[in-house]
Amino acid sequence: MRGLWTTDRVRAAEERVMAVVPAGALMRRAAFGVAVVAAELLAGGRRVGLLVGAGNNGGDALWAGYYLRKRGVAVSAVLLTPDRVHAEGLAAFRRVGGRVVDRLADVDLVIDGIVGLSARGPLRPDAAEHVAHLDAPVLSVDLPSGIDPDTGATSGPAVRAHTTVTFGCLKPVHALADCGDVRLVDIGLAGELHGPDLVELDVADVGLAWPVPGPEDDKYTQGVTGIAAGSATYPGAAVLAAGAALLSTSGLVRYAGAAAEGVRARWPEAVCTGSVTDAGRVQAWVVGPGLGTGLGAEAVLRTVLEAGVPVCADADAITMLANNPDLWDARDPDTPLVLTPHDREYERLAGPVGDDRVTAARKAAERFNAVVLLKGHATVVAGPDGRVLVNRARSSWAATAGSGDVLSGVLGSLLAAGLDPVLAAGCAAKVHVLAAELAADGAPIPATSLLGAIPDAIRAVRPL
Ligand SMILES: NC(=O)C1=CN([C@@H]2O[C@H](COP(=O)(O)OP(=O)(O)OC[C@H]3O[C@@H](n4cnc5c(N)ncnc54)[C@H](OP(=O)(O)O)[C@@H]3O)[C@@H](O)[C@H]2O)[C@@H](O)CC1
Ligand SMILES: Nc1ncnc2c1ncn2[C@@H]1O[C@H](COP(=O)(O)OP(=O)(O)O)[C@@H](O)[C@H]1O
Ligand SMILES: [K+]
Repeated sequence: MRGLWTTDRVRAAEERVMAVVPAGALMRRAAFGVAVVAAELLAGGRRVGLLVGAGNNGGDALWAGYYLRKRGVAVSAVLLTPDRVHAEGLAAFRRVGGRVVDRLADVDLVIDGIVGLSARGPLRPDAAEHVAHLDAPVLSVDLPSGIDPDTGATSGPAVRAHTTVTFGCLKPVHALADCGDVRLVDIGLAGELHGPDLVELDVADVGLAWPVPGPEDDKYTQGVTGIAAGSATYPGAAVLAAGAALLSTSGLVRYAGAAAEGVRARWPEAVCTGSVTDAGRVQAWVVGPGLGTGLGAEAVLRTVLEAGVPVCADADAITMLANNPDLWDARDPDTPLVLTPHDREYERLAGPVGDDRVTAARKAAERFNAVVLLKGHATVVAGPDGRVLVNRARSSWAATAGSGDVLSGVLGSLLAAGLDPVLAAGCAAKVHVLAAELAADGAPIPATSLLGAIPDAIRAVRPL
């Protein structure tokens, strides 16, 4: 589990530490860390270029240049705002023979000290011009310049980092955007940082949480998953969601709906009926994928919400909740509800997602008193209690039709097994991403292949 802290929290912690350490000490610790990683990345190379912005991020780069010069590396620096440059850093850099140049040329590594925690918006045109002409790998100081530190959003030119060296703690950008290989340098903030704003689950967290049968278990004790999905028009959604539930946990899966025949044909082990009212007892429902939004579908959603068990509401269920707010009344507010919108479904529920996906997920979680899993390349899970988990995919192969139906089935089975709903959503997102990666292995895949890779993904996260 990795914690991530927003820039406000980082600055507050830095201020408290700076009050008790000598001036400049934090920056020199940070810069020394950058220089160590730069020396490692240089391998046989001998020439480093610095892109230096107006603030302390540029100061870090200049001090890193100073330490590299002392190791005999040739270092040149472009000062993007010569009238506003970290004066001590520049003096130290010059003292050891660092050169100030108009443009970087023939360097083996670039250190990006354009902007850090104070970044707003994309790279400014002059900085973008320098970045566009780089052909050496880039080591970013704190974060790749041009990406928003708190949202990970990029709305124009930005640095593409090979590696990012950050200080004290990880910030949201490191989980939400591509920062290359992220290295964390300890600058002594730990004692001043309390609970993180966001959390990224790691493979071990997911493996430990994943439900597996014990000696006392039978098919019922592990939680029965109910799938209320699919229709005559979209039977495939039911097959995918039911299959995902079957492959995610042992135990029993019930399917209820118009696609019973197709589900039974593909998954003989599923217990299938035509209607949710005669489905039998379940410990969680998945409702919505391929269900439609007509009156019959509304009745299904209402029955499921009234059942008093955790519900994962996806796809058409979200559209119905957005279109017909009366449906919310069917729900017992003390029973967990997980909503799994993509951006357009989110918009129907709560307006445009915007650049700040974490805030968007948080706001909807609070407003609907539900866990919200906002899908995308970076998936954000927000709980009504303020917890937020983030999970960025390392590939985009999951962006394929039916892939969300698979996610809902995985998530429903974890709810049925009794996992805390925020953890269930985080674990489902992680295994889904992993399954997509394993199945694709470098080539496009249909959602059926993603589904088929769920067992391998679970094996990959489970403890040995
Ligand atoms: N505090 C500490 O103890 C420690 C801090 N540390 C380091 O300090 C960094 C934070 O430094 P910081 O706050 O001085 O600002 P920083 O990020 O360098 O920005 C400078 C200026 O850039 C500009 N600018 C804004 N957006 C831009 C864009 N898109 N493209 C281009 N330019 C843009 C904007 O200037 P403006 O022109 O708007 O006035 C802004 O004021 C932090 O990331 C870490 O590296 C470490 O040393 C550890 C100890
Ligand atoms: N660019 C992307 N990179 C990685 N994963 C993505 C990307 N776009 C979408 N996904 C994932 O693919 C799934 C798509 O779900 P959804 O849009 O509901 O598809 P469908 O309705 O066709 O089943 C989600 O799990 C989402 O997180
Ligand atoms: K930077």
